[in-house]
Amino acid sequence: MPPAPCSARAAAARLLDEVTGEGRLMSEALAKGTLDALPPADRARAQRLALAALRGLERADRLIARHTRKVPPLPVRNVLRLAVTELAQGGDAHGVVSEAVGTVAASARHKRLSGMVNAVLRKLAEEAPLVWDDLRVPRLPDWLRGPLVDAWGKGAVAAMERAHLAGAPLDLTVKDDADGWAARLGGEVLPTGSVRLREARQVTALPGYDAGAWWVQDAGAALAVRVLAPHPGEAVLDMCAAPGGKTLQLAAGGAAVTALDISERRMERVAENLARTGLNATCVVGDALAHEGQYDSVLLDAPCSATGTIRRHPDLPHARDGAGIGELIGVQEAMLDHALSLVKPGGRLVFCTCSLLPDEGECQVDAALARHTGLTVDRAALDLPGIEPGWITGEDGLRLRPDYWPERGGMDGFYIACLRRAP
Ligand SMILES: C[S@@+](CC[C@H](N)C(=O)[O-])C[C@H]1O[C@@H](n2cnc3c(N)ncnc32)[C@H](O)[C@@H]1O
Repeated sequence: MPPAPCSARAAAARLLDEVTGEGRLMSEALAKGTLDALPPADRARAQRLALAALRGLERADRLIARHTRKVPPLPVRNVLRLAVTELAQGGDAHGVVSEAVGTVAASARHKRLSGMVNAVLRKLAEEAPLVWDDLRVPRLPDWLRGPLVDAWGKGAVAAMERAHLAGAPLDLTVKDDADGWAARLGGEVLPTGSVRLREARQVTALPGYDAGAWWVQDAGAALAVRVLAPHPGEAVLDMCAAPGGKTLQLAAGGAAVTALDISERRMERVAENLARTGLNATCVVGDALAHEGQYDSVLLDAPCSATGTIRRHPDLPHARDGAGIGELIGVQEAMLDHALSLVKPGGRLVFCTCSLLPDEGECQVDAALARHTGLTVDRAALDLPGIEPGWITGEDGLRLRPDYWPERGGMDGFYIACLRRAP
């Protein structure tokens, strides 16, 4: 598609092209400047439209296939996918259809298909809102569905797919007074202590944001630091720290935190978050594998497939194909071994990943226990409010999944284990 006209809808189509055609995550497309020409409100709308289309992609494709003889070229298909999703979700039919037709007509390469787009969308303007909710819940692509079915079974994966379609509420970690902030913000306190807001809100406009009273952090992600349970004054290394949600929790718990990350750009976010919340940490840009020192405890939130975050990042299954996960598993193993060398005797290492794949969680801990004599898993670290017995795994780690807490709005998929070095 050509760059003009640069409306939110045309920009959303470009985002979809990058995700589905070029294998780029939405965060990567945004960092590259795909939406930079738009005013902030249109930028936010383009992202909302693209995320909704990615969540329901399989449904949109089913409806489009009912009215087309051949699969349209990807840029045209993406315009159709966005338009069908909007129509299904109550968008103004005239505006949606005419802008989709205009976007295709403006493309020298595809303008001959604008009549087809018009005809298809006119039919779907009536049909899509009536049938959308009855269409099958979109399935994960095979590269991810296969391993997840092997690990958790078909029923659990279907429940995860329902959670992915539903999206995620907004979870906050508060410095203190969770009940007070939940009441002020119209949210609820979850059994694990996070504050959950069910309705989507503009985060920066909420009370307490400017004062740094809380930060956005999924309830599942917030459990890693609760498991580490830092003591005031204890020296903690946050080994892969950016953008810093867990650094803030550690600092708020009174730990003397060293926040380390290899990405200078992402470490700027840690510094901004510390400044907003008035919390302190020593920030270091560097490679975790080359870092030296001795700490009372280390938090290793290792780079991973991020397959636990699909509720919030529905682009991930469409942008990725599973290539690279083997390499990530090797990096996690090397980081885990190096992290152990930075823990004082008797100290603890909390290993976690936002992955649904046991190879990036349970198996890593099993393998570390086999490699390191005297290393144990601290099961007692999981005796925390809100943790359900069924979440605890055979090796005494904590497995969190998006289909848990369905009545509350789910949680990110995560794996967390507290390892203890021999004294
Ligand atoms: C899962 S994210 C961390 C999220 C963070 N702990 C939080 O709660 O906000 C993984 C991080 O690992 C960092 N990373 C990847 N390879 C690294 C390395 N060799 N050394 C240090 N950090 C690395 C990435 O830049 C990324 O910020």
